[in-house]
Amino acid sequence: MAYPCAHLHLPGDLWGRPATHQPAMEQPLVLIDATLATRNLGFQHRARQILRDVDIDALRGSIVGLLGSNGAGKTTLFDILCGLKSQTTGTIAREVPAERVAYLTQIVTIPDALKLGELAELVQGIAKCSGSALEELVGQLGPRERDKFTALYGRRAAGSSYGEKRWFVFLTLLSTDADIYILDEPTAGVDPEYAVYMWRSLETLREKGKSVLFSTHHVSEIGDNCDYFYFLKDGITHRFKDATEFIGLTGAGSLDEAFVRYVIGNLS
Ligand SMILES: Nc1ncnc2c1ncn2[C@@H]1O[C@H](COP(=O)(O)OP(=O)(O)OP(=O)(O)O)[C@@H](O)[C@H]1O
Repeated sequence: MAYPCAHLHLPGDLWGRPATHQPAMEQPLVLIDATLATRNLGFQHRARQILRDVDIDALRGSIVGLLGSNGAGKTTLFDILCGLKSQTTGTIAREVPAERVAYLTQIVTIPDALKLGELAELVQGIAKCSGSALEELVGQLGPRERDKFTALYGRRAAGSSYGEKRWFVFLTLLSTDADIYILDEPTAGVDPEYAVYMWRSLETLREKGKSVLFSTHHVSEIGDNCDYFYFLKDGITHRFKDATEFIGLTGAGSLDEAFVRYVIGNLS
């Protein structure tokens, strides 16, 4: 079962084996203005080198995007950053303990019989936070969103759509008092209205000085919502300051086209 919150995960290999891989050698990595950073991070699964050289910095008060093809290793990277897998090489530095990292996994399964409000209370209990943070977060939403949230709170998971559950779990996770939020495709399967609500809530986190690291296949979100982003290709990350730089590098006419050109190595 996938849980909505990192605090609920047990460290280990999600592929069914105990986490036996340990970093070959820890190099000291000093954080400057960042809450989370990696250097030369690699991950090998059996004979497959999935991550080779991942260098990322999640600056305080920033929303950082991660692009990459299907199977590029984004989820693997997030699992490592949250301590669910261990890197085989390289270094991670985190300003806060793993308990201060909230992780919205790609798949969240909620038992049908559970009311969404009960799920929120469960997460708050595990994360040791009160419900007032969620009330505050919901209070910042517009009246239409607040009404939707209130209706969902009393509804069973079985009677809620995928997008409704995704948004509800997203808000619940945001209301836990974390410092770093790692979101694996938060808006996948969510309609544009709920996605707009999500981005608004993430902006409030940025204003509070939190770090947000998210992956997406909606490349427009990179241009619209993040402060800078990384592209993960062949196990290596490249940093881009914005969509304009990315499009310029590829000589593409749009972000979607830039993505394809970058993936297939067709640069101008
Ligand atoms: N249980 C598993 N056993 C073996 N290999 C796996 C397993 N899960 C993932 N992989 C492999 O690890 C690689 C990275 O997978 P990962 O899920 O991290 O990619 P991703 O970038 O998140 O992909 P997507 O965008 O499709 O979600 C893929 O090549 C995948 O085949």
